[in-house]
Amino acid sequence: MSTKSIPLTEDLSAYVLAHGSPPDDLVRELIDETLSVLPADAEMQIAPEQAGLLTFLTRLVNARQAVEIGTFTGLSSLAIARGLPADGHLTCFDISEEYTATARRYWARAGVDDRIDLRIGPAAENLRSLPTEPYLDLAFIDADKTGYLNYWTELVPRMRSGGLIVVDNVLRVGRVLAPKNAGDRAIAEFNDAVLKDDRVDLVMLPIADGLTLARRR
Ligand SMILES: C[S@@+](CC[C@H](N)C(=O)[O-])C[C@H]1O[C@@H](n2cnc3c(N)ncnc32)[C@H](O)[C@@H]1O
Repeated sequence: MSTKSIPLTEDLSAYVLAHGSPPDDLVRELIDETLSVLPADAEMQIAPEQAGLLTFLTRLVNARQAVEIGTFTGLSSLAIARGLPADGHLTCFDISEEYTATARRYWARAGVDDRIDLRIGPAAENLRSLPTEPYLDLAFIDADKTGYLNYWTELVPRMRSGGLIVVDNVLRVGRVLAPKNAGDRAIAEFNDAVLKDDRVDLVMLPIADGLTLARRR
């Protein structure tokens, strides 16, 4: 099979970034603050082009009800919340009060805090408290990698037909081809398992560290 995707040099990557709708000042500030206050953890934040894509996808599926697993300082949740209508709702799951305190500040500044409900604690347990009917339009998975399959199991039955699950870090910087740690193995297993799930249509995008889009049939 031929390879149609081209490798991105730094210049080309900058060109790609410069040719999508640019991040606004608030998003830039959140990225800068995360880098300066949490330099060791800032790499956990999604890429700015992924934030743009999340807002785009949220609008594309006309999402009103969304879930995010893995909030950190709030970039992905801000992106999803901004794509929701004023009466839309996003439930966020994270284990860290410290990280998410920053997220709360930026949600308020963006004027979307009234549509976000943050639940602190292990997502696997907290997800089970969500309604069990298929009511979700969009879900984003970006927390501990060994939990992904659990999150998938809880989320798929809750997605409405046509709803979208977006999964981050599915390439593990390329290590899915030769896993080196528990997180890599968990993602390699996750990628193989969801491929066999006939409840969804799948596309894996080589954006940032790899993003899987799963549309509920
Ligand atoms: C990769 S970061 C999320 C980045 C975020 N999506 C963003 O855009 O900045 C992963 C987050 O998952 C959280 N996390 C780790 N294990 C978790 C668990 N078992 N349940 C819920 N959240 C968890 C961490 O506290 C961290 O904030």
